[in-house]
Amino acid sequence: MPWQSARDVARRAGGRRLETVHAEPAEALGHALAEPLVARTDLPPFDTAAMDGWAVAGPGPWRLHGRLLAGQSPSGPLPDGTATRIATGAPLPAGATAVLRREHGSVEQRQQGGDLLHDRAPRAAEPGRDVRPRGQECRRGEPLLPAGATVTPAVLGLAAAAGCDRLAVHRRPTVELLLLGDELLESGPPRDGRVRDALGPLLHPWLEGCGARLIGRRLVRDDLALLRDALRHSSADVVVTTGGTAAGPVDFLHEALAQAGARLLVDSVAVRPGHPMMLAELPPGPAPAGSGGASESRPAAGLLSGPAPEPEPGVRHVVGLPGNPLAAVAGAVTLAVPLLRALGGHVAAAARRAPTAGGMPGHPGDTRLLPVRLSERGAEPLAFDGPAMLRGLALADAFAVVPPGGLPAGAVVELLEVPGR
Ligand SMILES: Nc1nc2c(c(=O)[nH]1)N[C@H]1C(S)=C(S)[C@@H](COP(=O)(O)OP(=O)(O)OC[C@H]3O[C@@H](n4cnc5c(N)ncnc54)[C@H](O)[C@@H]3O)O[C@H]1N2
Ligand code: MOO
Repeated sequence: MPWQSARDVARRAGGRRLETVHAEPAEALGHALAEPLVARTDLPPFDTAAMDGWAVAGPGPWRLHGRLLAGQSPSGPLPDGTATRIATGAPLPAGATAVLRREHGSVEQRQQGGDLLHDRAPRAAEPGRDVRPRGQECRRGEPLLPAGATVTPAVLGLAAAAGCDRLAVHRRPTVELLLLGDELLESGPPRDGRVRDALGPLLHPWLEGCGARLIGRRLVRDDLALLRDALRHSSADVVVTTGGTAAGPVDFLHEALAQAGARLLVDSVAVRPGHPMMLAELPPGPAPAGSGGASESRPAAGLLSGPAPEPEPGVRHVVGLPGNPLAAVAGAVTLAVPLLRALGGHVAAAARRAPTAGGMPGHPGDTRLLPVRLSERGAEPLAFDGPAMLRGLALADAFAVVPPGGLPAGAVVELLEVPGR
């Protein structure tokens, strides 16, 4: 299957989107909005002093009295020809026409009639100067962000400013990570023909950063029945496996999927590295133990919002990533990331592109995913980009998507995210 088609299949496989939950803001981080974020207030909620100084009414000079701090309410209107000390963020009293900055005013102390404030600003005061008018940023009821937007720290700040205490978001897809291979070690240097598992440490935080919730991560021995049962009994929305995709004597993934009743959606992709990658649909699995049938991986009545949708059939997916580490990352960026983002309700990010700083070698028939560094000259391929290597990737800003046949210097190349960037 061509590389672009494989990505589209993965995105469409996640098209059913997971149900809506109403989450506390801190819990909503990394989820996608299930409904537009709507302002619960005008912003600013009142005419606000934008500078420290004096709120003034009408043209100066002004008779001075009182002061207003942020968080206080004005005690009454400001009569024409008067001014009051005011702090940045304080609500402007009715009748105030502008704010005069502290550094632009001078106070004349008088024996009688109270102190007098003079305007020493370089330019004449116009009404509204240094005032943030009510509703400048938004009006109450106005949509601020569309459904599908990812909840970032900036979104949490905006939601708080706009008075929202709970956010309607899609549930995060749950993921179980199965790392296949008797040769894998979890600590210490490689020894006795065995190697360290590089993919658990890489995929776990990366997939969580893509909006997934990891509910399990373990090494699985090269044993067909063990793998088949792990697939059958997983309660995750998406099982991500590594290794066992090819045709070696203990590469059991195809057979285990067949025995678990899976339907293959993608079986090998015309891309280097990573071509043995796979995507499959699994029949509904068991509800997780102790959940009484309702869990975060199945729609739970208490968590649904609005009219209850049809019960989800509980379709699960398996993403089979090749064992070679860079091939696995290429598989994840092609299949796992689009699937997880779609299931979590995130809108697809706009394509990123850059000029090529030099020629980019291609494969004669397949797309190539090359780890690149981005400089002011454009995208530059990094050394150590072999399928079993992570050294180039660790320095990379992006993957360049090099079409069959390669690209000359100065061409425009599509970029994909690499883990953590
Ligand atoms: N006869 C063929 N052999 C191979 C083909 C092919 O088309 N015909 N394709 C090659 C390509 S391309 C790749 S990629 C690999 C994919 O192999 P598997 O998905 O079956 O993976 P394994 O055989 O289990 O392992 C391959 C390699 O990766 C190492 N590995 C596995 N898991 C990890 C891990 N978690 N961390 C670090 N390294 C890992 C493993 O030790 C092997 O060295 O197949 C080629 N062969
Ligand atoms: O998927 Mo393999 O990486 O092309 O070695």
